[in-house]
Amino acid sequence: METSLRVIVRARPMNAREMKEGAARCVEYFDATGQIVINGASTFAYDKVYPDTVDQETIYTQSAHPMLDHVFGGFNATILAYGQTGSGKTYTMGTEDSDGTDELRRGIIPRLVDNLFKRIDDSTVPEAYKVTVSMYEIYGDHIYDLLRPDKVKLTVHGDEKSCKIVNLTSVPVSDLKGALKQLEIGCHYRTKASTAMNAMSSRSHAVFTILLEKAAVPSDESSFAAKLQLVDLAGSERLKKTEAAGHVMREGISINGGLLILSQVITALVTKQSYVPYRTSALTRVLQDSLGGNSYTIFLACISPADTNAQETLSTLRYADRAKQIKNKPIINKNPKAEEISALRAQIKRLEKENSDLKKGIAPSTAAPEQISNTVEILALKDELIKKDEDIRNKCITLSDCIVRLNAVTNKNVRLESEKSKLATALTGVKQILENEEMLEPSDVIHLVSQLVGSEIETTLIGDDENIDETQVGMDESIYDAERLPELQTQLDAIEKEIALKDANREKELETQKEFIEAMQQREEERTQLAVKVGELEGEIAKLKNETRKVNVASKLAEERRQKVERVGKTT
Ligand SMILES: Nc1ncnc2c1ncn2[C@@H]1O[C@H](COP(=O)(O)OP(=O)(O)OP(=O)(O)O)[C@@H](O)[C@H]1O
Repeated sequence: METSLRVIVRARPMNAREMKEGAARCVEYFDATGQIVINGASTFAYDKVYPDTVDQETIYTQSAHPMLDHVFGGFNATILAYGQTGSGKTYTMGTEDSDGTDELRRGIIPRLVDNLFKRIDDSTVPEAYKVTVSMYEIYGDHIYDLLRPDKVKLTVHGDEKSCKIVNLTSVPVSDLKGALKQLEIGCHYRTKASTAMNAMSSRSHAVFTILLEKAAVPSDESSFAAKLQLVDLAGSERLKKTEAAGHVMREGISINGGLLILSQVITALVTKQSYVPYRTSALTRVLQDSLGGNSYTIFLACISPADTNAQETLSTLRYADRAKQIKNKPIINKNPKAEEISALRAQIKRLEKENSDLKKGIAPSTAAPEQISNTVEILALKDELIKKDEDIRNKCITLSDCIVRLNAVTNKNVRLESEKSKLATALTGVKQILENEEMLEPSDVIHLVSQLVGSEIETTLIGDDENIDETQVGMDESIYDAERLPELQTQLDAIEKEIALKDANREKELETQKEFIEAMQQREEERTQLAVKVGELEGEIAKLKNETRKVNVASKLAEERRQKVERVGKTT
């Protein structure tokens, strides 16, 4: 499983001194499980264990090469070699004072650089990449620029979260040869001394940094600036064994002191202490990102297999065992300026598309999800409105029918009332006749009464019925009954109420629609303003780019001038 911090152990073959001492092998390797047993007693497990028979190529391919995937993915990466003096750190890393062309001896750095450039050349956008290298050493807790002949002392700026080495020389390189030239210069200036344990012992911690920058190009909008740090630590040493004296002895003390602080940082990280003493030494400050920070890291522990060094090897294995528990949190290092430009470009593209869509009178196809949902909402509201209109129309028809029926009933009622009073008058007349003409025959009475009322009432009733078109209003005879008037009135009231309610709802809907249209108009205005702003920003970015270009030209000229002076100095 891929983890952000891997610990690997490499044993070098026994050297002449150890063989001369008659040393025996004190370590056993279990390649399949990544285990190593020392003195037949203590067992440690790591991500990978390389016995002393494994060559440079294998170590590079299996462990270092995958780091390029991280770097090309925009992540920081670190390979950190740790171990006792003479255990093979410099040999493995390739920070030897050589041009890195010996195929068999070639260490991790020359191989990484070689493959980095191959990968750039094989990419679809080689022109988008820029590589710069720098190299410095930490000696006696001071940082020295190794790419300058005067080995100027540098300072570190930064806080708890990140740090930067001020004025560190960074050299742009375009190929393996150019990069190895810088590595050779740096290794040449690195502080070394001869001790009883190593004829060419490194007396400082060396850091070779490759910065890979990718710019956004039309065919590939991604951009990043990833740092690959290759650290060859000075070896821990027992002063008695190195037989160091005077100046070299003081160096040894300082190296051990620096490594002790590194050990304290590791302990603080794995025991999850709230305070990690990164700032206590220059070494831990520059390694802040690599240990517990934003980087994929390989902790490479180098050991001697000889029992004469068993104590130092056990100490290294313990150190590596603790480092195993550090958790890093790598994140992609996006180039903020390039990111901003590509985001603005995308925004302009979207706005242009939206504008052209709007000109065509269609909802923009690139509309934001919110706008899409609003458009769908409008269509649904329109549908509902049409249905409600239809509903209201039908109700109006029913209402007008009811009004017609009501009018007819009212008219009939009026007539009935008038007939009723006529009948009452007629009956009064009949009563008077009967009182006055007691002797009349019944047939005469009937005749008299029919003369007074009969035919008139009949005619009136027939006339009322003829005024109503029954087929048109669709009702039977009983509807004309005056007794149904209150019922019809109630019906009418209900219908009127319903219409009033529908009207109110419709008003509300229209109001909502109005608000929505206003919001859309406002948004459109905002969009126009944004487009203007984007235009302004584009202008500013162009200005900035222009300025950056000028600065680059100036610094290039300064660099050329410096190199010229240097060359003149050398020739004189
Ligand atoms: N795997 C190996 N195969 C062959 N030779 C090796 C191997 N590892 C180391 N050596 C040799 O052992 C010697 C010491 O190695 P190196 O200088 O790399 O040790 P170191 O850990 O960097 O020591 P120091 O901390 O003192 O600088 C060198 O001569 C180197 O060539």
